[in-house]
Amino acid sequence: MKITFLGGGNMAIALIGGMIERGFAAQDIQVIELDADNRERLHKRFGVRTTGLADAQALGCDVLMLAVKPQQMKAALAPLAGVLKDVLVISIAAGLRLGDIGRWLGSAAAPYTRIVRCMPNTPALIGAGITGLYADPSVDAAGKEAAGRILAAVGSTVWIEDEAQMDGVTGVSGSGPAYVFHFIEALEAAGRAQGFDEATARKLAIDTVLGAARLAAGSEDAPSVLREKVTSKGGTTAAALAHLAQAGWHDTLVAAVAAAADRGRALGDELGKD
Ligand SMILES: NC(=O)C1=CN([C@@H]2O[C@H](COP(=O)(O)OP(=O)(O)OC[C@H]3O[C@@H](n4cnc5c(N)ncnc54)[C@H](O)[C@@H]3O)[C@@H](O)[C@H]2O)C=CC1
Ligand SMILES: O=C(O)[C@@H]1CCC=N1
Repeated sequence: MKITFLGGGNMAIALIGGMIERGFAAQDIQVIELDADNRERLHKRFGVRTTGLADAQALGCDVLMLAVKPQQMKAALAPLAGVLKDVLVISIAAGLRLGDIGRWLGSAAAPYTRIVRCMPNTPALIGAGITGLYADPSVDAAGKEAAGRILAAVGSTVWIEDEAQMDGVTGVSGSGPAYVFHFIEALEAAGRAQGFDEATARKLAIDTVLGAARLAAGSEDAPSVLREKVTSKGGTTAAALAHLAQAGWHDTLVAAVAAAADRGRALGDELGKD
């Protein structure tokens, strides 16, 4: 399976790194990337072919991964309008809807439809991503299987039945690593405030998140039950959790995810107007 990335930034690096780590051959991967420094970095790091132009070799692929920013997509697809035939297109762009991408790749009268919209996240780089996928109803079983196989190489996958819910996936897991890193930053700062040096505070914070996530992933208990098992009556955890509850921490996170999902919808509305 020959795969070409359109856009070779942060997320393309995470996906390509994870794919190569899991046995995809570098010679089957190409990247169309405008920035010459990025091209050189990608070639040096992964040994993949890079090009500044969507040339015939790059477009002679089985799968085209759209990995430019949502705001860059329409311009990036303009040279491809009417060019693709049987290529499976996979978009990772937040917010952008299949109908709009299809129109840009084809025309309003005859939109391109062999498209899967997905939302991965950056832990893909170490094979620990989670990706939500939604396929245009016209994509056949082989196309869905190919998209699922690519994203499964970099972590777990979940198929979504309703395209509108892709913005929810973006809010929870696409942007999610940033919330977790922010949590780690705060826990590290808390450790520093308790007098630990930076390295010790960081290790205490990261290993706590890692251990708790692994425990939650492997346990039959719900996270709430695991939380209760840490929380002794009248003990230290109860004191901390009472503080978090008073600060509205749980509701703040729920509202933050809703803000991310809303932003995804707004991007789709704004950019899909053209
Ligand atoms: N960063 C993340 O955690 C995630 C990002 N996404 C989505 O992935 C997409 C890419 O995001 P990032 O990698 O973070 O952005 P980025 O800005 O790091 O990468 C985009 C790359 O596309 C290149 N580019 C722009 N226009 C181009 C064109 N016409 N032809 C070829 N290359 C072009 C840029 O030079 C840049 O290297 C976005 O649509 C975003 O919504 C999805 C899931 C997670
Ligand atoms: O911040 C963003 O818009 C992208 C989509 C999900 C993660 N990063």
